[in-house]
Amino acid sequence: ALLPILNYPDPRLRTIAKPVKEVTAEIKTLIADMIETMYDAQGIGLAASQVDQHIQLIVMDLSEDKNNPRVFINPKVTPLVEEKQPYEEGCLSVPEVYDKVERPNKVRIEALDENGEKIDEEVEGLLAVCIQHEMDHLNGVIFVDYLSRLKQTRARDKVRKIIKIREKQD
Ligand SMILES: O=C(O)C[C@@H](Cc1ccccc1)C(=O)SCC(=O)c1ccccc1
Ligand SMILES: [Zn+2]
Repeated sequence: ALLPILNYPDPRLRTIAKPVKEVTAEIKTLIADMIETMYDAQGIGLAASQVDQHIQLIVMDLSEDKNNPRVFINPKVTPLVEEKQPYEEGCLSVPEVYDKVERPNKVRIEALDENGEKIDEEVEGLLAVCIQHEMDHLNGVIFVDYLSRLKQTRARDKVRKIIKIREKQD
């Protein structure tokens, strides 16, 4: 089922996500719903925090054909390089706002997959950028937090307008 995505600056987006103790049937349903919601919103990632479920769960799919969803449960990300590189990020919770954020572009991901199997990978490029962006969501951080106050104000105003337009369309 499609889930509503919280929009910036909704305070619920600032909630710290709790670890998943057991991958229950309910969580498997949430994973399926998050993947469906991510594709519908044309995203390449989605954190559970964005659909108001405050558990440490991320889904991502960077494939062309949108047919290779990845699931990361209780993820831990460790930078593998010192230097940071800028990348033009977006966010499904801050629609139509894109801006450069500097992040290490090679990281180690340790997590569990949807079957509770261990994941331990070194990734770089967009995958590294995206997983750090999603990890931020689980810690109540949104990419606009890295931008200037002026850009944050502009982002807030722009999201407010876009939501009004979307509500008229519905
Ligand atoms: O809000 C989210 O977490 C999803 C977000 C993930 C993300 C994309 C790009 C850089 C960092 C994090 C998105 O999917 S935004 C929409 C999108 O598909 C996209 C935007 C910019 C570059 C590449 C993809
Ligand atoms: Zn985001």
